[in-house]
Amino acid sequence: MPYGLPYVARGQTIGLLGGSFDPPHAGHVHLTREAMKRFGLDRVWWLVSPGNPLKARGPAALARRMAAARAIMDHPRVHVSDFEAQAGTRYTAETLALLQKSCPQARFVWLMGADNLAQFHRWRDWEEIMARVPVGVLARPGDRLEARHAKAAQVFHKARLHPAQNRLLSRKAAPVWGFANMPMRAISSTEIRKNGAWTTS
Ligand SMILES: Nc1ncnc2c1ncn2[C@@H]1O[C@H](COP(=O)(O)OP(=O)(O)OP(=O)(O)O)[C@@H](O)[C@H]1O
Ligand SMILES: O=C(O)c1ccc[n+]([C@@H]2O[C@H](COP(=O)([O-])O)[C@@H](O)[C@H]2O)c1
Repeated sequence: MPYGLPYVARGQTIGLLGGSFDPPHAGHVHLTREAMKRFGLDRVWWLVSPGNPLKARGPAALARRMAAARAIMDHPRVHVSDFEAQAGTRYTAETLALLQKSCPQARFVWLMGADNLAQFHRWRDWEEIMARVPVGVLARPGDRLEARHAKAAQVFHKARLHPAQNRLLSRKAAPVWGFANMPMRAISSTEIRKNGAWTTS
């Protein structure tokens, strides 16, 4: 497979969790396990970003974040990838376009925490992202209410799945999105960096 991607069987459902992972933490692991269960996914790929286009601060070196991600997310159905660095993409819309071209047999779902849904309408070509793949949003501590009022949630309110149908998300035609409330994990990379447990240099 190109870009070091793992073998993908026809029709396999793959959740994509893009992130800075600066550093990766138990919240990412929890979201990944919950997403597989709640959205009925065969696999999840972590896409460790070269750098979030909306964040001014550069993250720690990619190799270090990749190694930390692989160490914490040890699961046979999860693959940690530096696809964006290898492919030279930075914006999610272009990453998805290239992934779909590279793995036409896969059924991709974009995953994110509810905090990212609140900002989603600021992403480049965000409506194209909605048109390309189903989107699975998982509640993050403190973000449930804000997510409900997110512009993307309002614009696409008709495309939201009834929670009882969340497990079918990957089988639905985009635009479609699901929102899953999960038991909370109040942890973030920002907090870990503040505690001095991870430095970016
Ligand atoms: N505790 C958590 N619960 C649910 N989702 C989370 C949690 N932490 C991160 N996520 C989600 O994981 C994805 C990648 O997050 P990211 O790597 O930016 O971590 P972060 O902790 O949000 O970092 P930072 O604090 O630097 O913004 C995002 O979609 C984010 O919403
Ligand atoms: O494409 C965009 O415009 C865009 C803007 C902000 C964030 N993203 C993506 O969202 C994912 C989460 O980013 P982060 O930094 O919050 O972990 C990561 O894959 C980023 O590349 C994408």
